[in-house]
Amino acid sequence: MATSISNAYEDTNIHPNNTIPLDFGSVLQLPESHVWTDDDDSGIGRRTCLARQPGAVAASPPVIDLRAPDAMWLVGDACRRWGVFQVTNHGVPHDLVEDVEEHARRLFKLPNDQKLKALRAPNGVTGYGVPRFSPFFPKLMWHEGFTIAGSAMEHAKLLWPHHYEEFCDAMDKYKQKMKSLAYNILLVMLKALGVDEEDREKLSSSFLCQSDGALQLNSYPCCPNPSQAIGLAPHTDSLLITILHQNDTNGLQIMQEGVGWVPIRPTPGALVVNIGNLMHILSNGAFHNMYHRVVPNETSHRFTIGYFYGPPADSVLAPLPKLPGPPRFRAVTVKEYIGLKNKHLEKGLSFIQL
Ligand SMILES: C=C1C[C@]23C[C@H]1CC[C@H]2[C@@]12CCC[C@@](C)(C(=O)O1)[C@H]2[C@@H]3C(=O)O
Ligand SMILES: O=C(O)CCC(=O)C(=O)O
Ligand SMILES: [Fe+2]
Repeated sequence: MATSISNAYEDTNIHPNNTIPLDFGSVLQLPESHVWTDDDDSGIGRRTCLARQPGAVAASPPVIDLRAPDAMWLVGDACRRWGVFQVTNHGVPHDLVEDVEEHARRLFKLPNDQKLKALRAPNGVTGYGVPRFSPFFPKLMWHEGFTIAGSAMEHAKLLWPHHYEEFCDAMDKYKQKMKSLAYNILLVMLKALGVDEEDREKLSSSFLCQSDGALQLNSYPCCPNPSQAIGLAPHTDSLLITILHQNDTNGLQIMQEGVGWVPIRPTPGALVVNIGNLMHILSNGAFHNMYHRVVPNETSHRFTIGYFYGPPADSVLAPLPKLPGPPRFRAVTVKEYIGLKNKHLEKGLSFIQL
C-alpha cells in the first residue's frame, strides 16, 4: 500500500512524548517548568542585533503576489536569501481561513480536561499536545497544539461527541486548498532552481503528485512573563515547505545570521511560506534552511495554522540533478530522514551531508 507523509512520523519518536500541556488559564505566574534561561537553547540570550544606522530600514522577507509577472524570480531570490516569504493572491478563500482559525479558537477554548481527552498518543501524530520536539529541551514551551495527520475525526469525536463534523469538514477543505497551493508553489520553486519542464514532469510524477501534508493548529496563550518564556523553541521544519496562517498577533521570528531574530509580522490576507529541510536538500543547499522560533506576549493570544507539505514516507530524496556544484547530501528516504531528525534534531542533517 502506498505510504503517506504521516507514515514517516509514526513510531519514529525516539523520545516518547508523555508531557501534557499546562492548563494555561489556571496560572497567574510563569511556572518554573516554563522558565527558560539564556542557555536553554531557546535563543533567548541570542538577541544579537547589529547596531543599525539611525533611520536605516531593517530588511525583512518579501510579501510576494503569486500572480505577479516576476513572482518566480522573487520566490527564488527569497528562498536563497531568507528561506521564507509571504504570499498574497494565493487562491485560498479568506472566509475559509477565517473559519479554520475560528475552529482552532473554539478547540483551544475548551476546558483543559476536555482537550486532554484528545491527547496525542506518545508515538502518535494526530491529536492535542505539546510540540513533538519538546523532549529535546529541559523546559516546556508556552504552547499547546493540535496536529491533524490524515483524518481528525477520531480525535474530534472525543472533543465534540455530538458536533464534530463541522470541525472536520473545515479542516479537510482547508487541507485540500493547502495541498494544491503547496504543489503550485513547489513548481514555481523548481522553475526558480532552473529545473526544465521535462525534469519538472518527472519530479511531479515521481513524488510531487503523491505529496500531501499535515495540519498543526498552534495556540500561544497570553503569557505572564513573556521575556522568560518561549512559544516555540528555535527549529527548522523537516519537510519540503510549510504554509502558515497567523492571526493578527506577532510572535514568529527568524534567525538572520549576523543580525539576530527578525520578526515576520502578520500581513492581513497573506500566508507565510518557509523552506523545510527536504527542500534544502533537494536544492542542494541553495534554498536557506530557515531557523525560526515563536515568542509569546502578555496581552494577545496568538493562533497559527501550519500546513507541512512533504512526499510519501518511502520517497527517496537527493539534490536535484544538473544543479550547480557537487552534491552536498546523499540520497535519503523521507522516513529515514525524519528518523534522524527525531533522534538528533537539527544535527540530523549532518548525517546525510557529503
Ligand atoms: C508533519 C509534521 C511536521 C512537524 C511534525 C508533524 C506535525 C507538527 C510539526 C512540528 C511543528 C513544530 C516544530 C516541529 C519540528 C515539531 O516538533 O512539530 C514540526 C515537525 C517537523 O517539521 O518535523
Ligand atoms: O506559530 C508560528 O508562528 C510558527 C509555528 C511553527 O514554526 C511550526 O509549527 O513549525
Ligand atoms: Fe516551524
